[in-house]
Amino acid sequence: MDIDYKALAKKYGTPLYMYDFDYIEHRYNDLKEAFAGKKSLINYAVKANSNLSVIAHLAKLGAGADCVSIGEVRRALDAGVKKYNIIFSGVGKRDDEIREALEKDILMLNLESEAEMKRVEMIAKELGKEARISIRVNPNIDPQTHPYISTGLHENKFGVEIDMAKRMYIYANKSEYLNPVGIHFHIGSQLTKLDPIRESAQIVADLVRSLKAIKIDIKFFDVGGGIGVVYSDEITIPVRDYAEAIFDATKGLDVTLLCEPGRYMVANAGAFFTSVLYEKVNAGKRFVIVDGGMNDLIRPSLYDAYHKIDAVMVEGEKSFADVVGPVCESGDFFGKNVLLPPLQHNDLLVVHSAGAYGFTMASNYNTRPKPAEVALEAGKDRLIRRRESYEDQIRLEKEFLHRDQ
Ligand SMILES: Cc1ncc(COP(=O)(O)O)c(C=O)c1O
Ligand SMILES: N[C@@H](CCCC[NH3+])C(=O)O
Repeated sequence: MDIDYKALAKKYGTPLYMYDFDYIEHRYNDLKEAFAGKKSLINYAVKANSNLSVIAHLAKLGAGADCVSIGEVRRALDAGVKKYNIIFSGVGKRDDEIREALEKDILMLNLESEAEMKRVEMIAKELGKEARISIRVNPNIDPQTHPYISTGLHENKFGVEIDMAKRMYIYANKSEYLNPVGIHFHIGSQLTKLDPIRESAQIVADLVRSLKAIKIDIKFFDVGGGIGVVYSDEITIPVRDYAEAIFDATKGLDVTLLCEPGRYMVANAGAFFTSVLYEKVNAGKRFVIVDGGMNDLIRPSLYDAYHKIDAVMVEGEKSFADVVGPVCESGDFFGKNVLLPPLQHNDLLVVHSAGAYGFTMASNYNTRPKPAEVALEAGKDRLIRRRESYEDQIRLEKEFLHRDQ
């Protein structure tokens, strides 16, 4: 799709997030087709991009939601995701979150410790309900990704080891208030190698078989998210191979296959627009200073993540520059040594593949308002979140000002 970046920047201002909804649909359909012929559900990982309109767009296509807080569960329900298509994961669910999830009667709570299981049992008992649960298994497989986003090794805080999972299933199966319907693993994000996923799926499927042998029947086999995307020149996992690996691992099991892609659905559908404020050269080093900052898009600062940056409709001889924001941190950059033409005040830069973990990780650091978000669909653009104002930011503090006087 041809995107008129300049016109969008002019209409909505910068910094700005833009998401191509047609591309999101295309990604959803590709993955759905890869699972064709099997009982399956794609639970979009809301944490990647939790704008209500993005979730609603995927819900209309038939997606469920993978949530990591009760706030995300509420967003999914508000956006129109069916309650039986919602899963709630996370190592640290509070009592009030567990209670609300049980009251809202979502598909299942994905448990990450024995202590949590006991808490869920107690709350289900108080409510006189049976809690549908899955257990997140930590298969101790190296996903071969950035260490900050690896989750399937014993050194990571996520899930429980196989033996513990089995003990938990046996306990849950006997409990009046727990119904173990699912099993889950998620070994990391931005995965570009299939073997760690294949191996994990096999380990977890073997556990399902051993549970079946003791009459514990698992209905939902959840392979988590993690499918990597192209930011620069990565070779990613073809979704058909991904699905095949899961079919192979679960051969002979009568289960519904669930997956929880976040980044795969939205990363490449999104772009971040930022305008040039100034250029400067410090002792021979060129800096392009823009109006967006690490508070808007933190991935380069946090993970040293690469995002392709283009200057829109600017000609001239290119030279290397660091693209930096106005935030008072040396780590406030979008790109280092980026080849760019000479730039003027108000020239537009586009930071590509910013649809996942962009806005959702934005903050108000330096009292900077969060950017606006825009959707593009069938050639039309529309605002899906307005730019924050100063008033929005101080709303929860203002009433307390000067109360000490
Ligand atoms: C349990 C779980 N499911 C799904 C995801 C989504 O991951 P990704 O965006 O890499 O697909 C995550 C995040 O890593 C997660 O922790
Ligand atoms: N936020 C990370 C990924 C973490 C995924 C959630 N467990 C990123 O931007 O790549």
